[in-house]
Amino acid sequence: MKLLITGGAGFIGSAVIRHLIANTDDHVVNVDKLTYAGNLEPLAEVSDSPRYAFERVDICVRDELERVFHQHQPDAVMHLAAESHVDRSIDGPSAFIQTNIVGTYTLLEVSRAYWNGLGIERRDAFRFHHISTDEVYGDLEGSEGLFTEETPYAPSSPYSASKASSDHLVRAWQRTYGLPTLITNCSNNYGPYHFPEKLIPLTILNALEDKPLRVYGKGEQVRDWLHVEDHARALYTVVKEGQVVETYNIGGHNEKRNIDVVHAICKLIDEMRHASFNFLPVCRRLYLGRLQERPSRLRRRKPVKQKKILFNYKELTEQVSGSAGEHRHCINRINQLHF
Ligand SMILES: Cc1cn([C@H]2C[C@H](O)[C@@H](COP(=O)(O)OP(=O)(O)O[C@H]3O[C@H](CO)[C@@H](O)[C@H](O)[C@H]3O)O2)c(=O)[nH]c1=O
Repeated sequence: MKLLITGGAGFIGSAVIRHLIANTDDHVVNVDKLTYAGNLEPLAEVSDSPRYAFERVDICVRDELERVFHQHQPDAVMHLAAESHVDRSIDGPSAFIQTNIVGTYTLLEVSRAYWNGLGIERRDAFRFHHISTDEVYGDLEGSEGLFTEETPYAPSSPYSASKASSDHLVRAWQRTYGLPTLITNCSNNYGPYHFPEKLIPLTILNALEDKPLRVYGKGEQVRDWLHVEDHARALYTVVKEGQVVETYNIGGHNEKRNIDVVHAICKLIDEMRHASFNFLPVCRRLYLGRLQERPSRLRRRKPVKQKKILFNYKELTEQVSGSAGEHRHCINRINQLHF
């Protein structure tokens, strides 16, 4: 099988490609524009593989996309290219509208034309897998309740509104043109090569560089944390075995308040430093309540894979995610990258 993966130089896309090359016989075409968040370093281990190809292409540029489809003849598309950072979308929504909405539209149109031109067998087997976010569901009140695949959309930031729009476009291309699509909505990813604008890597770097730690409000917002390698495996299962038209939520069943995540990181770094140096405890630099909440703040998000038992998720989760040990793993990897 040949998979065309958009956003393959991003945090989640690169984990998917590493997983595919290491654990399957599939071929991969990585289509990535290389924005500020794109990084080919996580792909160094696969770049020499005869099953891997890279195309530096913007998904908004139709001609270039058509050329890539024509040249590589993919059997499926996994669409991960997106502007993803909520704070950036508040400061400047334009790139989010362009990449997440116009880019998805362009990719859908090129995919549709390509799919229409395939022979019957390849046409039936073709998949367009759109990778999206639980941010489209908005907020959960209180500590009970879960998002399900049936939860109504209620996006609150320019970022989540742009992702919700892209989900709607994908569903419309399925309903209107019959394009065989699947959608997944995931919770907060963490793990190796996470870009240091998100809470976990930013906190790790600030702590290691003795900078103040930035926590919005009192840090009581809750997120569900999903290890990126669990997510990569789940995505592969969906593109291979998922039912066309379906939506699958992918979560880590690993809810934590931001402040608890930050404290866990501080504790680990203090322990690591204690072994070799005599630094002041990192926690002393945690100035709570100095930063305001985001205007589009979400108090609690927790997706659940409700009705579709597709893969043995618990087993994967136990293997690689969810524990403080993983934060240590994350720190080690970031250490390797930056120090
Ligand atoms: C960057 C930053 C974040 N925060 C808070 C805001 C949030 O409550 C929480 C996590 O923020 P972020 O790491 O930016 O992630 P969040 O806004 O939840 O969104 C992430 O998770 C989403 C999936 O749920 C993805 O769709 C987004 O692309 C991804 O960025 O930490 C801070 O307190 N301080 C910070 O400096």
